[in-house]
Amino acid sequence: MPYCPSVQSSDTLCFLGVGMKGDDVARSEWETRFRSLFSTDAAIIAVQILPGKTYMTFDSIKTAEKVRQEWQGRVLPRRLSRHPVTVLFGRAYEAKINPEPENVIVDPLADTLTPATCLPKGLQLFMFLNEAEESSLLTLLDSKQWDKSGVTRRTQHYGAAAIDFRSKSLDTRRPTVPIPIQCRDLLARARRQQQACGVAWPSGPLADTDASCLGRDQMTVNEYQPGDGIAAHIDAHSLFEDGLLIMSLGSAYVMDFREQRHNDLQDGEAGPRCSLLLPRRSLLVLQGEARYNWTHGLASRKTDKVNGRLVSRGRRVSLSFRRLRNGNPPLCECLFPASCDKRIPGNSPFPFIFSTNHVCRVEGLETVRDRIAANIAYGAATNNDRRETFEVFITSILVVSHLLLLPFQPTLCILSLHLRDLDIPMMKARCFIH
Ligand SMILES: O=C(O)CCC(=O)C(=O)O
Ligand SMILES: [Fe+2]
Repeated sequence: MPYCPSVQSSDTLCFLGVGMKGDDVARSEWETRFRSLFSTDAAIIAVQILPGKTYMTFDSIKTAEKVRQEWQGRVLPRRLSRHPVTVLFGRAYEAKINPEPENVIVDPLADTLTPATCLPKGLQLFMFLNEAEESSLLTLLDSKQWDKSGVTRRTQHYGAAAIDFRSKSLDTRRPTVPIPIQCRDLLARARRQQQACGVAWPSGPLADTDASCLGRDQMTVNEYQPGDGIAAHIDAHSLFEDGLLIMSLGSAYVMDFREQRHNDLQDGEAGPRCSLLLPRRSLLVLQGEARYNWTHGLASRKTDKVNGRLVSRGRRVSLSFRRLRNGNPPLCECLFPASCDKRIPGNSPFPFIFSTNHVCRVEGLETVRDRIAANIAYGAATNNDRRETFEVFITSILVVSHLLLLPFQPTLCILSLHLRDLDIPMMKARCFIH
């Protein structure tokens, strides 16, 4: 299964930071006080009070959702907690990450240049087009208008939007042109072919025929003359979903990959490199780790060294396919926050917490209070305590995800962020309101 988070609520909500925390009241009294918080029509089926957390089960998901909406961002009354406790809602859901993750499948005809085991997980390369298809695609593309405005190489843009390679953002001024049907059909064939072999196919570009998804598909054509290249980059997480497909026409070029290692939450350290020859008529599929956490690029040169031989480059035309992210603002769900432009400090509040198997997403960052909490959790804390607060935040969410996801997965939970537990003075918290 490709990465495909599914979200579904349950009727159980968990309040973290409010439980029998040394309060000197009887359990029954505490339960009465806690129940009295909720409107009378919220039918509470069960209350389970544990040290530091309370689980509330309601008669239906609808009621749980109502309580969730009512309590989003509010501070619990003092009779329940002596310390200020902000209720933050999180949705814990299972991120169905390809379990292996996807094997590297490199066509036996291709030169990997590096042992296949060094290639990023989530990379597939296979020979795809026949000569007639390659030449008819080249004829088709050469009959269209090439654009020379953005970068040294010539480009064409189709589908949902054009990319401005200089600013690495969408070029919304450019009129959109539909993706040629031939290209669509070919990719649909690739997908059928791979799926028939049991190979994971990204959930992104051209993965389904749903009109609302197809409307977000995007194709870029790049032309490289010998000497041209493209700088190492990761296609912006904020713009595109998982799944980047690159079809190569005309000439083989070596593509270089580099893993982004993050041994600190802020500082990326360059990781291992590897290279792969992309033969003409091949299709490269990057998903998961390969798409989100490895850069890809083509060195600007006229020859490539392939197994000790110097091979001259010719004219190469590549077709890259992506799908624009949905949502306003679009939020990325990858497991590589340090490579993710939706999460780099200062760029946006930190909206996701991740663990190995689950992704928990804190919802409703629109309100000031939510933003404070999210910022405290990550972006706005000072460098020294950022890691610490982040870890505290993660720990609280992991507790929830582990406790709740096992019996009722996926589920909805409420996270209350205990400012005092995080050891961040309220004064400091207030600084982040703006
Ligand atoms: O031309 C290629 O093979 C790479 C293109 C690419 O990286 C992109 O369009 O994002
Ligand atoms: Fe790219």
